[in-house]
Amino acid sequence: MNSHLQGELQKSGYNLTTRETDLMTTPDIHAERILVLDFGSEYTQLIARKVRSAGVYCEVHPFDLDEAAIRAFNAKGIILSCDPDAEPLVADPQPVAAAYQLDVPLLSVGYEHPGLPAVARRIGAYDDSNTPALVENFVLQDCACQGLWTPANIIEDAIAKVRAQVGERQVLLGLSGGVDSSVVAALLHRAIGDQLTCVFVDHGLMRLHEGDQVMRMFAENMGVKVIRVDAEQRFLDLLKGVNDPEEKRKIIGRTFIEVFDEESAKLEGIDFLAQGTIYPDIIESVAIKHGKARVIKSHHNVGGLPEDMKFELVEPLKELFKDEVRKLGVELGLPREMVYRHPFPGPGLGVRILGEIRKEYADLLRQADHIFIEELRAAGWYDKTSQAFAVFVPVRSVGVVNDQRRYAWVISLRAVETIDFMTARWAHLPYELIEKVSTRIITELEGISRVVYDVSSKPPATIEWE
Ligand SMILES: Nc1ncnc2c1ncn2[C@@H]1O[C@H](COP(=O)(O)OP(=O)(O)OP(=O)(O)O)[C@@H](O)[C@H]1O
Repeated sequence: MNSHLQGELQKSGYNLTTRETDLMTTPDIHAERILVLDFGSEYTQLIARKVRSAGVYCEVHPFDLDEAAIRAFNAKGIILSCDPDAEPLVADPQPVAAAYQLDVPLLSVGYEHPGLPAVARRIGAYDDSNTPALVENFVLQDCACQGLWTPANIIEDAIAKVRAQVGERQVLLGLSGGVDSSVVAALLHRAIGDQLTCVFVDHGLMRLHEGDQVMRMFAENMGVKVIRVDAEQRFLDLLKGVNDPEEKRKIIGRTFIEVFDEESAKLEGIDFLAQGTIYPDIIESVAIKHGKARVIKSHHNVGGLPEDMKFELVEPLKELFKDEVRKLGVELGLPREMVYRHPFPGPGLGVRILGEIRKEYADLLRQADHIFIEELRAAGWYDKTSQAFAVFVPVRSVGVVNDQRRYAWVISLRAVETIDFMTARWAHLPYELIEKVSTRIITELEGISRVVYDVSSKPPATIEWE
């Protein structure tokens, strides 16, 4: 609502609540919208992200979205995202015909649809170097969108929605220190302040100083209510003697849920559970629907929270891609190093200690990993790799350090470059950098006698070792 109208309302004695003002002053960032119809192209999400980064809201739907839904979407423009190498998936061209009949600009990426009308434009495969610019041009010029979809506006919109949903009630959030839950915490804190309580479960498989950093950042600096649960011993006891990777994951996932449940049961008057669900988690995949999805290892989720929890969900990031979540994080004042941190698996170091997990191994691995990441950052390689970490290999190897024979453990360094984590190439780090890291690890950590570098790409190797 414009400030004039607001002023008039106030003069006439109508005092708006904060919630009403929020809802009315936030620009409608969903008003301009692009519909992306996915014909099974692997570039669909890249195209959608390009539309978003041009400042325009868009949604991805399967190509066979029904006609009524296409009309109801009320798009300013439609993008058909096709796979140039595959037979077109259009079994029934009717829905696309509906898209053609609408009086809005159409853009077909990757495939020439039969009977493409004059209103439509066709461009080549998405990986042509000029395609991203064409997508942006299509959205801003052909569809005449203004670009309201900006981090600042998204935050305003999310805050207004959260306030409207939650009112005066209380929200619980599992804070892992990862990007998604951290951004949710910062956003909800801004929206509802003390009505947010976070529970951070320290399972003892975090990186060096990670638990303290989470507490410093959220509890001390930002004043967020965070309950830290030190559950290291409990996890270690349950993991004792367990070697099988799947079994380890299950124990960690199950125990996480138990601990989280126990903590939340101690809190009173909580009605909502916040989650860092993001848009790629909920996009209905054409590739999967048509059995074309590549088979990948089950995701390293800590297990997620049980569905029968009595809470209503608050999911303020569910419209956003990961890169948008990061931009929001920076806009909300979270430090860049945290927001642009490499992904970290839910079971933490548990999947980077091969076989049985012991505290002694976790402590060595934490130190080795810290040295590796510190040197990567110092050499300017951290942002050039997508994921980098150390792995504890429980094999003893002979070494001689300071004239002393040492029979100690092996650390493997792993660094990969990837766009989508579906495939990845081992990072070609400079030898000097690997040498420096190796020397530091072997001289600084008594329990390590040998460092190796993992030169396996994905596929066939996975990024994590377990
Ligand atoms: N150690 C933990 N303590 C509290 N909550 C956690 C912890 N680990 C995970 N969670 C919760 O479970 C959710 C899913 O965990 P998962 O490991 O799949 O992380 P994610 O989806 O990458 O999110 P994030 O970036 O927040 O870690 C997290 O977003 C968080 O809310």
